Amino acid sequence: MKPIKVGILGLGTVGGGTVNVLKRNAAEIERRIGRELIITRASAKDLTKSRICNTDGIELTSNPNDIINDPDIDIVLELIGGAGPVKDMVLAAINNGKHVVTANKSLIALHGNEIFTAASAKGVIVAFEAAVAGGIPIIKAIREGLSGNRIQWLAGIINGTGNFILTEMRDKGRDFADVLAEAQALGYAEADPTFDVEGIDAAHKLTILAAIAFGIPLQFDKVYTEGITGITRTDVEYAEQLGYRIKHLGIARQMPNGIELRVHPTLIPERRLIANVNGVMNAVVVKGDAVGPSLYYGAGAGAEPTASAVVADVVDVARALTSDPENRVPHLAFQANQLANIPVVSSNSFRTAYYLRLMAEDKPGVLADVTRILADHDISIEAIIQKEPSSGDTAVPIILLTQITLEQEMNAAIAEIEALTTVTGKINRIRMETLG
Ligand SMILES: NC(=O)C1=CN([C@@H]2O[C@H](COP(=O)(O)OP(=O)(O)OC[C@H]3O[C@@H](n4cnc5c(N)ncnc54)[C@H](O)[C@@H]3O)[C@@H](O)[C@H]2O)C=CC1
Ligand SMILES: N[C@@H](CC=O)C(=O)O
Ligand code: NA
Repeated sequence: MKPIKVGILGLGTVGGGTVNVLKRNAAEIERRIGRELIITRASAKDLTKSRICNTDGIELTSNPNDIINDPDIDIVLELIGGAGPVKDMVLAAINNGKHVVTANKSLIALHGNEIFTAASAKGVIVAFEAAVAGGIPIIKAIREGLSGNRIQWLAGIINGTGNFILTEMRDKGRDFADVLAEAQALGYAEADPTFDVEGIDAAHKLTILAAIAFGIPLQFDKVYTEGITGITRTDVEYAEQLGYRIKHLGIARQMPNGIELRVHPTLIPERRLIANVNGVMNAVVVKGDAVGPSLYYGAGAGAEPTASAVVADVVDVARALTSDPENRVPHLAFQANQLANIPVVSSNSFRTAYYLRLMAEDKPGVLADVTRILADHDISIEAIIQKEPSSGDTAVPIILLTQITLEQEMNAAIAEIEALTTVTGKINRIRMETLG
């Protein structure tokens, strides 16, 4: 049988890692597929750059069209990134009848509905396992392994860079900027690292997870998104003293009035497994009605862990090359004509417990004002801690943990508390989840 021919667009961290894994494990992969699989061509922006992979035997080009239009190539790997020019490259490859494997979550989250429609019309596969939680086979787990369930909710640490930053801040007291620079050097961060630290990358991934979990279209613009830039070492320490860890989570949950899609820092009880997922590791908890909670853990970023997912997709596509397109696993887990128009609820109707940290004058009556405002909004307090003032400071930090409350009420209460003349600055508010 003729070998399967692969062309790669982009030879950076993931592209380089993929070349290394495909070459190193070529014999094992052939045993799995039943045919030889070779990388014939790869395109790179700068052909002179030094790389993490050996490109011997691969024809290099700086023009992606040389790959997209090569009639001999069966599978195109899009490992450039971004949702700009690559969208046209992917659509052109599909139009030329090529199967596509991509690690690009922004492309799938923003343009996946259009890309999958085009792919189905052409009878080709677009595979994207590497786009969510790096090396963890979470797409396959939800789409195939849990297909007997109604998924109730999922929650995950789905950005490796952010988790690396929070872990290093907690464990070593390191500065945010310093750890981010290291994450960039290690190849974990996005080309624009604000995508990592502002939660955009996690929102892209949550968009994809929610679509395959609930059978809804991809709708990135509906995700409530907060990053980790507002988290201070003080919050990390106070959370720790109270028995919690701060993790940046993506949460998708079926509620009676619709689906919640939210990405934000979260206090999680330290006894939960997911609270102990550190560094670049990711983890996703998926709660199905039949299976109950299940946990998926592994490296969320980095050259070879991500390549592991890219290569698994290549193997899947290679095995399906001769299959009937009508009977393949649907791109978004549910048949394309069965996607449901379930509303995504507004953040005002989220219901969570809260950690609040505020700075208030150290005099009688201040705490009473704060607790009265909370009570006026039906917010019950679980715990209050008043810290010692730093030397020379007239304001003291007050930490409050609340019971589960409606976000709309919390927003109103925070605005009233911040307006008190005895309270200085902004309240730092972090949502809490038990994930039980
Ligand atoms: N780095 C990681 O750990 C992970 C990355 N991803 C995704 O994988 C994709 C690639 O990311 P990285 O490898 O980290 O980025 P990278 O920046 O290391 O690699 C991208 C490469 O594409 C090249 N490139 C840019 N325009 C090109 C063009 N027109 N033709 C050919 N090559 C071009 C760049 O020069 C660069 O070498 C992105 O979508 C990213 O979100 C997904 C999971 C993990
Ligand atoms: N920048 C991303 C890379 C993997 O998706 C991350 O840090 O998780
Ligand atoms: Na994955």
